[in-house]
Amino acid sequence: MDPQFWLDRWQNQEIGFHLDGVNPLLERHWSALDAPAGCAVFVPLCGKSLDLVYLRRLGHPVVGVELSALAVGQFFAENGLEPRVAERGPLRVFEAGGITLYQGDLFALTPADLPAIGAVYDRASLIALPPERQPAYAEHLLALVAAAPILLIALDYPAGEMQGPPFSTPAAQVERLYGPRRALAALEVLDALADSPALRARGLTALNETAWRLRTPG
Ligand SMILES: C[S@@+](CC[C@H](N)C(=O)[O-])C[C@H]1O[C@@H](n2cnc3c(N)ncnc32)[C@H](O)[C@@H]1O
Repeated sequence: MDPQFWLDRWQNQEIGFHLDGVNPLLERHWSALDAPAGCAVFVPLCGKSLDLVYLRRLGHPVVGVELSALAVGQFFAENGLEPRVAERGPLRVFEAGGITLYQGDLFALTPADLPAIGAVYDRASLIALPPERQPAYAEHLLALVAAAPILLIALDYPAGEMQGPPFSTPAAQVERLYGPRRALAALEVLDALADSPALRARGLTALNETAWRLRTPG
């Protein structure tokens, strides 16, 4: 996606993807990753998700990356946090209370910017990118997080019913992207159509939301 697309979405507060609470799939399935106590958790394309706060409350230092300065500003303001701000190359870094958010492009982030990552949480991040960009995203993510397990929350819907984002990312695509490097397990598949009036209005007749565990084999 053109970065301007997302910057405009935040500017116009067209952020239907943002949840007012913690994602129930995160609450139900985080433990399936067996993330070591106190390990750093990476949250790519994090928006101003309250899931960041949930993961911090579990005792994890949390590191996110988000393109929109508005989103980052709203995250800290809405959670009553006053971040320290620093520049790091093309990225700006905000930190408060054990939550570090890089503001800028995920693809500008390097492993040297991150602590050792013990686990990853991806909700509505992979699926924010068109299928042709997803291989580069998956490759870059794996380079950033080494062997860390990933909780991936993805959507899929009948091909052609709607233009993304969100982009339909069915099991076969998750398998193509991560299968060669991770053991995949679908932990739960939800029928998400009833709870997605905006996507129904865009033409969807079916919508699944799947929580995937992606773990390094062995
Ligand atoms: C669909 S939203 C999901 C946000 C968050 N994961 C959540 O669950 O609310 C996708 C987010 O990715 C951000 N984004 C898109 N492309 C990005 C990039 N290349 N680097 C960093 N953030 C990006 C957008 O600004 C947007 O906030």
